[in-house]
Amino acid sequence: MTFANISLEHKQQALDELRQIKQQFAAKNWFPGTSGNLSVRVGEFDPEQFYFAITASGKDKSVSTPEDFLFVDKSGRAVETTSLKPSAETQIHCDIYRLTGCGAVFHVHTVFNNLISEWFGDQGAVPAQGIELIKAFNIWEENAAISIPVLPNFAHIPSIAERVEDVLNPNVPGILLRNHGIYAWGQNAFEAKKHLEAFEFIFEYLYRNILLKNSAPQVIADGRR
Ligand SMILES: CSC[C@@H](O)[C@@H](O)C(=O)COP(=O)(O)O
Ligand SMILES: [Zn+2]
Repeated sequence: MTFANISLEHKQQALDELRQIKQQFAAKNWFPGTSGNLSVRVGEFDPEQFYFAITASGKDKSVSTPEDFLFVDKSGRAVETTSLKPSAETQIHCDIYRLTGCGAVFHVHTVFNNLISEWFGDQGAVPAQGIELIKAFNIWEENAAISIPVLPNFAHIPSIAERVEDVLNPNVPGILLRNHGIYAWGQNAFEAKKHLEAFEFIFEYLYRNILLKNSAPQVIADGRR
């Protein structure tokens, strides 16, 4: 399969999905300071060759312009003539597609994902158990426990990308970068969005739970319950 073999309709559909999801995430303030990047694969997955549309680097992702996305190949190289630069973190998208065969990869920086990645960073993973939203990862057992990997945040992106394979958990479609943000993925844009929203719910839950547990004895001791 070459890029030219993929139908224009299919390519347009990927761009429409990315545009819509970008607007929805921007409304949640999930792209502060131009952070974050999104991609959706086009055409069949073949580990030897695949293509995806990705956000251009450094753009204000809260606005919509005709120059927000470009198509790249499995190595992250633009496949059409363009002045746009793919996301600085394209290599991480490439490796997640290559290793999982997924259909969409979304990356956002939020205060909750940053704080939780830092809190559990030394452990190398965030433990979560018994939270209903774990079912969004297609894990249905009662009181299920999951472990969300945390990678160190190197300035050199290839150093992050090369570690993805080591920490990838086949049951958990996400990886945190410490004090940076999260990568979440799914079979398609709908599923990647569902997974990302579930991760963010879990991070906020854990953050508030840690605060609650740490403040409760003090409140009780003060007799102000
Ligand atoms: C401006 S802070 C965020 C960036 O350093 C980076 O982490 C990020 O998520 C966005 O980079 P981009 O190249 O626009 O895709
Ligand atoms: Zn980032």
